[in-house]
Amino acid sequence: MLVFKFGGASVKDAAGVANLAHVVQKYAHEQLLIVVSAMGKTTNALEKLAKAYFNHADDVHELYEEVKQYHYTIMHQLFEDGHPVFDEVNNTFVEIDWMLEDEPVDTYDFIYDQLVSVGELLSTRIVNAYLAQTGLNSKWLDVRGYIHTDNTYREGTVDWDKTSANIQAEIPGMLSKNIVVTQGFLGGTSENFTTTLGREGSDYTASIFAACLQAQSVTTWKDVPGVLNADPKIFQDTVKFDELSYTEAMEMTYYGATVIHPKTIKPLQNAGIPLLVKPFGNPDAPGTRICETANQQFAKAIIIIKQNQVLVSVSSKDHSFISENILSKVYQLFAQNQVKINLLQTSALSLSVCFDLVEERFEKLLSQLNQEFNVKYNSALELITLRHYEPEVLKQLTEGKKVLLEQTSRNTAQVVVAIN
Ligand SMILES: Nc1ncnc2c1ncn2[C@@H]1O[C@H](COP(=O)(O)OP(=O)(O)O)[C@@H](O)[C@H]1O
Ligand SMILES: N[C@@H](CC(=O)OP(=O)(O)O)C(=O)O
Repeated sequence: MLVFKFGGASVKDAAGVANLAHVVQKYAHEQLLIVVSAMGKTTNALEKLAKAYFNHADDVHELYEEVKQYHYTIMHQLFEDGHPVFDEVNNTFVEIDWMLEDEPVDTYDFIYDQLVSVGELLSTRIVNAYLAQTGLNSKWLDVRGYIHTDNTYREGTVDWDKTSANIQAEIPGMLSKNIVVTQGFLGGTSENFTTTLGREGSDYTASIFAACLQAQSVTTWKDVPGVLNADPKIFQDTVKFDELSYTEAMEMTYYGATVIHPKTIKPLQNAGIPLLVKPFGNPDAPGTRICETANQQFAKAIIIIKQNQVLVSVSSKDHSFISENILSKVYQLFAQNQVKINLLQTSALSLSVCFDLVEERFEKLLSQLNQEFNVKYNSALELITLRHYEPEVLKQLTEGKKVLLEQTSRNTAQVVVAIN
């Protein structure tokens, strides 16, 4: 059996959904499980809605209407009036209607997951109905009953034992009769609340299903020809990798290459399942094959740019050296606030930590750090990572920029720069 993942870019409009069906038709003779993300930028729109609702903002209704209209416009282009999918989608919206009528009493992360998850519930209803309309035998599956997580809202940790038991008990039977269409990015707790697996987590969902079902491969359909040496939205003259090892792909995603979610590769490597990254606009093209023994060449350096970075410098209030105790305390505060460290450097008297800015978490972290340490910080920074690089490339990339921190090893260089 095969696992396919279609991301937001592939289903951003009615033509995208029709193209998805065209790709799936080519593989209709296979057992197929299809993981779908929210359409286009719906997750961003729902994030805004969650924030507005939580903060009692005036534009809650307006933001919600935009999400509704976007989906109804696509549906009117794909289905005749009166198609049953309209009822399914209306019912999905009713759940939000109820929630928005009440005062926000729960934590922001909990509210976020209950609202933002609707993007994938909607997209899969639409994709499933469209596949059926084109004559494919497809079945909608609520992933929350299969991918089981703890209740760390916005970053659910998967309970692999329960998840694999759930998936193995029921999914093979379904796949022998139907194409299964399900939501990426979502999970469910034992109390039946919805969790999300972290932004861009649908690739990870595909990998969870593949690992539990011992799939032949996972294909993630993207708006790029495959994995390139750099993001083509930022750099020209990029080159595509035909093959890439699991290890190199994991390194790339760890450092922030957004083409694949960082958690995706490990379960596939453990199960020996290849990951294919292919262009949804040209389904017969080979794309990139990520596997154990890859014939990989680094004709050009791999470049990864992470924007919206913060660099915090921590020193002790009594001017003592940076000790193991201080390190451990700082790590603890980062972990408690779910802030992932991208780069860390120590000197005798201070500790510099670079991480992604997530406003709600940063403010809390900063106030806790301030209670115990002297803290300075710079924001709106960029973290540039190079792999398999020549010093000349690093020089070109940092030219005219203020370098705040630099760390190099034989294979990897990382610099934090201020954007002018
Ligand atoms: N090294 C890279 N190779 C290819 N694409 C990259 C790379 N780094 C970043 N990207 C970006 O990843 C995007 C595709 O991934 P993503 O947005 O997650 O797709 P989707 O959400 O549709 O699954 C591309 O449009 C590209 O801008
Ligand atoms: N919709 C979620 C999950 C996801 O993976 O999306 P995409 O596949 O479009 O990156 C997000 O935007 O975070």
